[in-house]
Amino acid sequence: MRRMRRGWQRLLATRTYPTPVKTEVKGTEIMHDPLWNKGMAFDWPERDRLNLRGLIPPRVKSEKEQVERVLRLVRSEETDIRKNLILQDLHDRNETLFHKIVLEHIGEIAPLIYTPTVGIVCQMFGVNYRRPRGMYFSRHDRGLFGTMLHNWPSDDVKVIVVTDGSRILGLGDLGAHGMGIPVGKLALYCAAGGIAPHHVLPVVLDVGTNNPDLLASEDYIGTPEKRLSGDEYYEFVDEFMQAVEARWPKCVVQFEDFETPRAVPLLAKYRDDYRCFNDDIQGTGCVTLAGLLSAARNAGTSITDIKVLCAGAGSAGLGVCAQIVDGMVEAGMSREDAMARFVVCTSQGALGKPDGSHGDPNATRGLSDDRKPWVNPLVSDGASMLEAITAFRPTCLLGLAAQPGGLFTEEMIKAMTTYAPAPIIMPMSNPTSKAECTPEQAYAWSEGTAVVATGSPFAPVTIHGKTHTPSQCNNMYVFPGIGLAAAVAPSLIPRVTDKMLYRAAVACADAMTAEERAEGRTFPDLKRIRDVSKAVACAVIEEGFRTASAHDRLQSIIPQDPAGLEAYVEFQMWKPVYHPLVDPTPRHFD
Ligand SMILES: NC(=O)C1=CN([C@@H]2O[C@H](COP(=O)(O)OP(=O)(O)OC[C@H]3O[C@@H](n4cnc5c(N)ncnc54)[C@H](OP(=O)(O)O)[C@@H]3O)[C@@H](O)[C@H]2O)C=CC1
Ligand SMILES: CC(=O)C(=O)O
Ligand SMILES: [Mg+2]
Repeated sequence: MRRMRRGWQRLLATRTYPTPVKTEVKGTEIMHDPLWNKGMAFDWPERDRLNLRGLIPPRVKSEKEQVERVLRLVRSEETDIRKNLILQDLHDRNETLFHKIVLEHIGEIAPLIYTPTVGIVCQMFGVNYRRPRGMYFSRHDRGLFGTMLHNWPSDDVKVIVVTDGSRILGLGDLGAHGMGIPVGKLALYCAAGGIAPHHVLPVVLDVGTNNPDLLASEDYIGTPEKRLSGDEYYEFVDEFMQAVEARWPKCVVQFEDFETPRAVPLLAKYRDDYRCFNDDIQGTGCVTLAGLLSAARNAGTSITDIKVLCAGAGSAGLGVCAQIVDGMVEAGMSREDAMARFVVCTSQGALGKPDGSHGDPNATRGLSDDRKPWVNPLVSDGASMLEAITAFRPTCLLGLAAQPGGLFTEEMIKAMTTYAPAPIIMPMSNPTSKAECTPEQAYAWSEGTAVVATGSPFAPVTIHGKTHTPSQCNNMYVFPGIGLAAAVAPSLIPRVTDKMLYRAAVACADAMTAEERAEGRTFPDLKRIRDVSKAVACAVIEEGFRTASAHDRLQSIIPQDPAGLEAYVEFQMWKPVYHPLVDPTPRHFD
């Protein structure tokens, strides 16, 4: 007996399996909980001790076999929406396997769970509705938001992505069907940002919809009433923000796909009082600045050499321009000189000097306050994009206009090639149908000289025997890292500041490898998105340290040296792997 016990102790001392994660749930309850479920990968000790024997088919599958099976199934479907439904079902059954597949096959899977497929997912949300995910708040719940948040099972939500469904990608008002967007963004948070699934919450503020098709549809899942407006709308959002802060004081709230007239005032209202950011304004600004920093670095020039024509003066367009200006100011330029390097176009043409060539010279457009600073006297007000290109000679075209049919024409891009050796062409509107041009067009019209980055993913293009790989300029490269920073270092990041966004952009650009630069890319390979998220998070936390009070700095357990900080963030990142749920050694050894 004595010898046996010593043997057992020796075994324990040398055991190579990780410490089991303790679970209170067993039997059908654990099988049906997507946070714990392993499907057929529960091993025999787990099947025995968690009362699963007989409830699962006898074959035990490895994680690898499970991944391969799901991929076979996804690949056997013809349409992207069907592929998405298979992945959604998996997400609802087994979070670990779902995120493992997203992470390991991100190039293939991201377009199916995020842009562009998420656009059609939202458009068909009512028809395909199966199972709830996330929370909905409607006008009929007013006064109850705080109580409702206690219906959510996790006591530790660290990231919320919230939409009111009013501007879903470039597809307009999709009301409560916009839920597909927070769900897709948060899937990337988990897989690419390393936030554990039980720390995230997708939310729709169902303030109604003004989309007549949805109001008339039997399949619409939201309140079939017109959108709230005025004070009623803002009081609704106030109640939500206050309720979140009371329930999860350390949570970061990401505003997503609010239409511009709401997005801008909401950000202005909350950014100094809550841990929040607007992804379309700030995340997109940050990622585009990263792209331009990379493009300038690849060309051996400076960001201050770039001249931008931006198609679109919505929340994305102006958010991006403002962030690039910040980048130019950081590089030593005056704000005034930096702003003079931009021409912004709307559906009524360029914001320029009213010289009469496009109407009455005395009739200035009734510009909103956020547009007035962007009027550029070097172009005439209302000038077409081609006219603006001829007059202003931009070296970079940004597309954030959400129009169908391709706004960037052959004439425009050819005109740029007459003076720009490597014009930067960024058709960033989503989904693919709204892209301002395709990479194929940009490369063909520029004789292969363009540097191209798109909002939605596109395949490589071969022109004159040379293959060009367009980068994806999408806020997915930065929002997971910004949220990760707030989640792991909330006391250092009480607010998301402009300087943090600038630091995040630089970190994203710095994350490029020499090989990626040599290929002419402006963004890292998507396969490395977790490294990029980690680098972005570290940069944001470093900035948090810089601005934190001496007390908060001293109180923080987070290492301040770069290597220590990186190791800390890496350690905090959730990994989509199955943990053993029971000790696999025999229980009765005496
Ligand atoms: N790649 C990425 O990471 C991201 C991409 N986006 C994409 O950006 C797009 C725009 O979003 P958002 O700013 O919120 O949308 P808005 O609808 O608020 O803004 C669109 C802007 O485009 C302008 N516009 C319309 N037609 C033209 C035209 N023919 N020429 C020039 N400008 C035109 C509009 O002008 P007017 O004011 O006169 O109506 C408006 O200023 C969406 O497709 C979205 O998917 C957004 C966030 C991130
Ligand atoms: C990518 C994104 O956030 C958008 O298109 O709205
Ligand atoms: Mg968005």
